[in-house]
Amino acid sequence: MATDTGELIRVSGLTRRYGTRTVLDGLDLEIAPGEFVALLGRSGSGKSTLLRALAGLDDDASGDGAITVPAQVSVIFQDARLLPWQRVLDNVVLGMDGAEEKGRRSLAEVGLAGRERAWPNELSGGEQQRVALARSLVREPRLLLADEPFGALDALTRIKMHGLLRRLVEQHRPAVLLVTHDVDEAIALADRVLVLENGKITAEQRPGETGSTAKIRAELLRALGVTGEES
Ligand SMILES: Nc1ncnc2c1ncn2[C@@H]1O[C@H](COP(=O)(O)OP(=O)(O)OP(=O)(O)O)[C@@H](O)[C@H]1O
Repeated sequence: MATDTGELIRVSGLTRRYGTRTVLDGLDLEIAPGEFVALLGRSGSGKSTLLRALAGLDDDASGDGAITVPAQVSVIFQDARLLPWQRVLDNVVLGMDGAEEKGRRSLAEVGLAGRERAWPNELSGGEQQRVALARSLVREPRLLLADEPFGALDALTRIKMHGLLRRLVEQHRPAVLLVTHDVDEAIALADRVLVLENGKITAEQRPGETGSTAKIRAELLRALGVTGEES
């Protein structure tokens, strides 16, 4: 099992604006090494903005605050974003020298041994997302940022991907920040589930530790502004 670096991920007083619209408003967040955190929030609440800030991909926003992240950060999105003119293995090890063997191992870990020389368009959506996962893991990230990574997949593939992600995270122990709309996905996967509202973290639940799943789900839905009748 990989050991973690002991590096705490820390966000303090993070503000992000698009024009005059303040999306993140003095947000504070800490993620422990190896911790799996899921982030829920209504559409437009700023989840992707926070993730992009952590990834250093937010040049289009203004603001301030301090962010401490490990050197190795990987990001996966809803779409796999593979290069269509590169074979699967080449996509996995893109920009890495002499990493073919590691790339093959990563592909085997995500269940795609034997598909190294396939082109991305020969793979299903779920398989392409597995390649994206392999491409992230081969870089041995200490923080994995995932923005709705299963949002475009059918329900069955989604469940399979949950199992795969959990297994890979247990093995490699990166810290994870998973942005999702799906309360049940968040509860199933994360050590800690956060709700983002009005630019700050407004609720926190720890599914593994206390309370029944039904109670945790109800608390999260309440924090998201979903009433009992709607849920
Ligand atoms: N590049 C941009 N320029 C201007 N406004 C933006 C930009 N990116 C995001 N926004 C605005 O910032 C707000 C937060 O967007 P963000 O994508 O972070 O929300 P989200 O919580 O991830 O939403 P969703 O769940 O719908 O994906 C939205 O109102 C959005 O319109």
